[in-house]
Amino acid sequence: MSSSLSICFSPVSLARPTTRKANPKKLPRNPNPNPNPNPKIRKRTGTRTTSPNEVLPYGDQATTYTSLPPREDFFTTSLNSSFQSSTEIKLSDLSPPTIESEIDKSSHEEDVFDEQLGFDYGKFELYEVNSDPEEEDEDEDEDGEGQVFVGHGEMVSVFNGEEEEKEKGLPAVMRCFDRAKIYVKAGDGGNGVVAFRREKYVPFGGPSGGDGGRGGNVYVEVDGSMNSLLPFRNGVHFRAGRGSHGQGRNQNGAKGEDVVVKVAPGTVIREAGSDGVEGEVLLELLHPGQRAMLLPGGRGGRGNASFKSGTNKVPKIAENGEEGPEMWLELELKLVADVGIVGAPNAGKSTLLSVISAAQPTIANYPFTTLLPNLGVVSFGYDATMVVADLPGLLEGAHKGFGLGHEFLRHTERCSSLVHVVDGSSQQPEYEFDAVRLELELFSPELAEKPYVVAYNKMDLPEAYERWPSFKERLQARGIGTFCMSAVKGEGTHEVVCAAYELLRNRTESNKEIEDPVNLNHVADMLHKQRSASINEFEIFHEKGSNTWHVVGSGLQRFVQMTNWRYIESDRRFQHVLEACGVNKSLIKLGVKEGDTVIVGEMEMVWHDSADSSGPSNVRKESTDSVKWPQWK
Ligand SMILES: Nc1nc2c(ncn2[C@@H]2O[C@H](COP(=O)(O)OP(=O)(O)OP(=O)(O)O)[C@@H](O)[C@H]2O)c(=O)[nH]1
Ligand SMILES: [Mg+2]
Repeated sequence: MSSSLSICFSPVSLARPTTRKANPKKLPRNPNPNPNPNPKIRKRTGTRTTSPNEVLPYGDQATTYTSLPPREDFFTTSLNSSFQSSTEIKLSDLSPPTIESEIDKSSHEEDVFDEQLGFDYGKFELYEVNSDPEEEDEDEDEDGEGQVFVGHGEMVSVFNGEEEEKEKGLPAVMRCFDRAKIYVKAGDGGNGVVAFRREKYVPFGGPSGGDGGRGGNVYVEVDGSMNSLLPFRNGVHFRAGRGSHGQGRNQNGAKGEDVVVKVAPGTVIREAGSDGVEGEVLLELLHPGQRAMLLPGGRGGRGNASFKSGTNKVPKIAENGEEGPEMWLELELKLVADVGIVGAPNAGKSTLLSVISAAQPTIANYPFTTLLPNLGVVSFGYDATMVVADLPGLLEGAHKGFGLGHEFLRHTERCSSLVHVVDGSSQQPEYEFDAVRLELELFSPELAEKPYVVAYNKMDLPEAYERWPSFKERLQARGIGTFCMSAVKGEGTHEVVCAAYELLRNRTESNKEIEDPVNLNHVADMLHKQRSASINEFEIFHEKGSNTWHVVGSGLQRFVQMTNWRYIESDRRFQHVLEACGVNKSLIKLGVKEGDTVIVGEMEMVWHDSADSSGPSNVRKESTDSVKWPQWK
């Protein structure tokens, strides 16, 4: 006795199958017997959290926004915390940190930290921030989940109470859009149709159903005029158009409209991770004009004209269009700077940038004047230039979220070298230097390994001048070369810049050989490859004790999705394919039993041992005696 896997349509099943969907459009990974069909946006649990005493980061869309926003704009999550903007924060007043002690510090230290920093709670009145609902960027995705962008780009689902509160309290002016999460979907292919030529004097005109059009592609393009990911605040869903359906008289459907997602230079694109795990980096787009095809549109389904053969001259079968792949992406903007200026707040970083370049960052005698990185171009001649980024000041404890600088440190990941500005007028410049170095190390050991220049600033002040010899000696003893300068007077800055340029040149020369031309379309290529997988390549998963069998293979899943069950010949073709590609044989070999559930792609079927042994061609719908037809679930 042989067996076959057979299907039939109960009246309910004439509608589009509502059975589980194995999401064949996702990037190929380990085939999962229980694929998640509709990945939902979930709260990123491992992302940055805000401690009650932490001053929230803030930002704006433009990198030139460098003054403190009005006091009313500050938002505190704690009922008893507020930010005293005029308080000077001196790292040198703190005890020198060590890496071990820093890591081992327990959470109670966070409680006293603000005291040390001079944040004075209770001086300011508390207020409720009434956020404008229109400012909240809520959007409904297909599953009805909304999303909002949060300052510094974290995205949370709107039904997450805690995160939502945080976002709502943050005025729009203080949000920085250097991260965004977007949804992209390539267009589905149009369906093919069944049609026959009917014309006077042309008897038996034959099949004339045209193919569906191909779905639109999703492209990502670098727009040189963008300097933030702010536009994604207005919309995060990008769907390419679907291909038109085929028509009679052999008319093929039109191609769907492509969609182009414009991003700023320096954008890193990741596949959105889940549960706080960062997704895999798909693309790094650095230069204006770069364009990458990310998702190819779905293939159009074939019309019945394409199924005409010698043995079947009147095919009554046509395919559905292939579904376009979809994906959630995380975008992150990293500045494309050659040199990053780092240092404690108020050290004179912006002053240095203003002296060495034409940039005009806001300079003021209080910490956190710079809220967002500023870029400046330093020119040494016709073709010798370097882009320098002045970053917000780094505080001790920045890796725990204190201050602002940490949020922006990732911008320095692309820098070839760093200029570390030390405030010479602070009481213990060496401790300040160590504290900032420690923060760099805690943020990323790779960053800490980058070559750097130490620029001891404010030499025009007597106290700085006095402390310079001992500072220099101590650092030299540790093998660190230092420069001194007065950024305000423009003295010594040229030497610092030349030293930074030298480091940059050495670095770029050593990197030259490593650089490979990048294929920007590799994601689309990978999807193409996945789609062209043969239907013979499948795996069967079966849990011991259960009566469910999962047949997983992207070729088969695609075949199921493209099968249009409204046409009578489709199920016969399906049976034939299952037989021909060896699914039936493999299931029998593995011990499938009468009544077991078999899931292929979107289809869920019941296995029935067949009394008829002569192969798929004998599977006849009308013969219910010999073949037991499965029921749709
Ligand atoms: N006397 C003296 N003052 C300086 C020098 N460089 C900077 N300053 C002053 O130090 C203060 C802070 O300068 P900024 O350039 O804003 O410092 P910053 O490091 O960018 O500070 P944040 O952006 O807050 O991190 C300003 O009042 C500057 O005028 C210097 O060489 N000598
Ligand atoms: Mg500054």
